[in-house]
Amino acid sequence: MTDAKILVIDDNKSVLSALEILLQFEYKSVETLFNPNQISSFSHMDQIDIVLLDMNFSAGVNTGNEGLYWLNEIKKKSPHTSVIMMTAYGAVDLAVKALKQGASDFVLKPWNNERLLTTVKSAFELRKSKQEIHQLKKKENELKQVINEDKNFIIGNSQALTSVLNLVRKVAKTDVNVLITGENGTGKELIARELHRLSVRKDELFIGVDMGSIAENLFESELFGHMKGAFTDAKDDRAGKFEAAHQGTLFLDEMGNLSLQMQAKLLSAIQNKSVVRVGSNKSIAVDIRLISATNCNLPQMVADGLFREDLLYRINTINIEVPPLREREGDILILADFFLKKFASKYDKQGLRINNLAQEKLIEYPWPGNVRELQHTMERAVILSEGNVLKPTDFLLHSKPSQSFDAGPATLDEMEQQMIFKALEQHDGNYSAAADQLGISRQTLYNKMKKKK
Ligand SMILES: Nc1ncnc2c1ncn2[C@@H]1O[C@H](COP(=O)(O)OP(=O)(O)OP(=O)(O)O)[C@@H](O)[C@H]1O
Repeated sequence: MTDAKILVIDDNKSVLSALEILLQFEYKSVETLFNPNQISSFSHMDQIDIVLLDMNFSAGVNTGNEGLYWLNEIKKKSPHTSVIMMTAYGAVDLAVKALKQGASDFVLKPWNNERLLTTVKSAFELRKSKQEIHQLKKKENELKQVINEDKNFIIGNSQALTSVLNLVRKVAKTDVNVLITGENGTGKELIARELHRLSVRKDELFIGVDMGSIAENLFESELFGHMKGAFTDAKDDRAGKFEAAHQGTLFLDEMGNLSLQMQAKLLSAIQNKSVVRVGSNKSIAVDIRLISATNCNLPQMVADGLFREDLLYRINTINIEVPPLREREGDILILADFFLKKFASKYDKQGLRINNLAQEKLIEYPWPGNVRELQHTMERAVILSEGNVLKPTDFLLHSKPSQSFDAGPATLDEMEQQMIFKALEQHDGNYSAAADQLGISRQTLYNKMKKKK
C-alpha cells in the first residue's frame, strides 16, 4: 500500500464511490468531495499528494472552465499537490490548457482502471521528486546562508579605508573582474567578501581558493574537477571550484604564486567561461564573477617574465589597492578595541581596557603583518592579561627584535610566529625569500601563517 493521500472531486456520486473503491486498494488515504465549493474550506490541501479533479461540474456545461478555475484554486492553496484532470469530453485543447495551468496529467471518462492507476502512480512519483527538489533547494539556501554568513565586519574609518570602501560599493554591482592588491593581512579577503555581499550574486556562493597552497599536480583537479578514475585518488566524479562557484563569486587568493603552466590553464578557463574536468572531454559552461588577490607586484612580474600579461589583463579590469595598516593610523585603535572586545568575550575576560601608553605603542608600531598581526597581538594580550588594564608590556611587538625577543615568547607557537614576522619584515613581505631564510617551503610558511588566521 502506497503512503499517499488522494482527494477525488466530482459532482457525480457514482464516479466518487467507484474511484474511492479502486484507489483504496492502492493508497493509504482516499477522500472525496462532492461539491467543488468545499475546496476553499478544505483545511489540509497542502497534505494531499494527488487530486483527481473533474473538469465540468454544472450539469450541461462542458467548457471545462469550472475545472480550470478549481485547478487554479487548488494550486493557490497547495502549489506542490499534483492535479489530474478528468473529463468525459476528451478535447485536446482543453487538456493542453489544463496542463499549461499546472495540471500534471489528464484522464478521459469513462476511464480504464489500469490506465488510471498508472497515471496516478506517475503523478505521485512526480510529486515526490518535486518535494525532494523543494527540500534540497531549501537546504541549499540554508547552507548558502551559513557559508556566506557575515564573517566580515570591516572595521575602520580612516580616509584610506573609506576610499577603498567607496570603490567597493561602486564596483560591487557590476560583474567586472576585480584584482585586489595589498600586503599580507591588510584585509583583501574581507574586501572580496564585501564585493560579493553587495553584488547581485549575494545569494549564491562565495568560493575562495588559496592558490598558494595548491600543489601543481592537483591544480587542475581542484579548480576544474575530475572524473572517477582520472588518476589514482579520483574515487568519484568531483566538481572543481569553478563549478562550485557557478552563478556566484570565485575568489582566487595569492595569484602571484602560480606557475606559468597553471597560469595558462587558468587563463583558458577564464577566457572560455568554461571548464573541462580532468579525465573528461566535455566542456562545462560556468558563470562566475572573478575576484583575485595578491600581495605581489604583478606588473613587475610581467616585466620579469613570471606572470602572463594576458592573464593580468583578464583579471584586472578594476584594481582595488588595500593600504597597509601603517598608512591607516586612524584604524589602529578602533581595530584594537574591536579585537579586544571580541577576545575578551571569547576568553571570558570582560572589562579589559588599553591604557594610554599602550595605545601610543600600538599607534607607533609599523604593523608589518597588518591587521592579522594586530589581531594576534590582541588575542595574545587578552589571554595573558592579569589585571583589567593592558599596559605596553602586555603587547609583544615583533618589529623591534630587542624588545620582543628580550621579553621572550610565551609558547613555541609564539616563537614561530615571531620568527615568521621577522623574516617577512626583513624581506619586505616576500614569502619565498622569507621561507628560504627559515629553511621551509613557501607552502609550509604559508600554511603556518594561515593557521593563525
Ligand atoms: N578592516 C578590518 N576589520 C576587521 N577585521 C579585519 C579587517 N581587515 C582585516 N581583518 C582581519 O584580519 C585578518 C586578515 O585579513 P584577510 O585575510 O582579509 O587579509 P588578506 O589581505 O587577505 O591576507 P593574505 O594576503 O595573507 O591572504 C582576518 O582575520 C580579517 O578578518
